[in-house]
Amino acid sequence: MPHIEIGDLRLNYLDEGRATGAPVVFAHALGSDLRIWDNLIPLLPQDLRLVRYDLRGHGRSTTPEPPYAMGALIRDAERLMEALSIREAVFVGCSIGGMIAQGLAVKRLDLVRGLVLCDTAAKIGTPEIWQDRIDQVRSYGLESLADPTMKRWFAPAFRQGPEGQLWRERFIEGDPDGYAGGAAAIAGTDFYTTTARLTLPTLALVGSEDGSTPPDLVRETAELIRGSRFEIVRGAGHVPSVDKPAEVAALVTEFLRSIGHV
Ligand SMILES: O=C(O)CC1=CCC(=O)O1
Repeated sequence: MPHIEIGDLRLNYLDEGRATGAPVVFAHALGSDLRIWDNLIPLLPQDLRLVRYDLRGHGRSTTPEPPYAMGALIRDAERLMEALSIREAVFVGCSIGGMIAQGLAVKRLDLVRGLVLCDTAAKIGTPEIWQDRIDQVRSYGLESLADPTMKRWFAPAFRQGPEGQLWRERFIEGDPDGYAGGAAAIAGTDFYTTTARLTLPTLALVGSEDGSTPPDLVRETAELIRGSRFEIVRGAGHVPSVDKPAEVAALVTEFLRSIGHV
């Protein structure tokens, strides 16, 4: 797998579609990896350049010692895009990936010309909730978080089916330090003030069954960004690119067309 190196950190990525196409960069949710985009990528226009990566502590990227700061995760995205000569991308982020998207757009508008914010918010949960999860993963491992997490991620029918079960296994196979590090980054993030300054083209979408960042929370963040569009994906949970990829592909493609990115 291709990767870039930032000091001791190795970030794994995939660079697909047309190399000269307009770039779209994808950042995944906590406790997952770049495979959350597997179902979606083939349904998007293939004349785009489609770049996805594993966050630090996730997938095949390496795991620095936790905790992580949101600023470090944003810097990772910057370094990846610079290394791959990507500018003026549409940045698609799910959950913590959507927080990275918001922070990157505030910091580096030269890198980002549009946002797709999936199941994310300017602030997710409370520091206490995240500290409880960090304590739990440290004491009992990721398996102890798997069932409640899958309930937040997927509606019952999908969760009990083969793909839901596969994502439960993948979650457990993740790196507990990476999870704890990412959880600490979310705990320390409140982007209400900075996200409210954004004016770039933005599509915010959320699964109707999302148990982590429910529709009202995502709508509230969308309303901070002047001119943004908000959509609910019926039947989807916290990771709609996994359980409702066709619906997400249609929304994202229409958004990309509306801003002349494709
Ligand atoms: O609640 C969860 O486990 C899901 C989640 C919250 C932030 C994120 O990236 O994933």
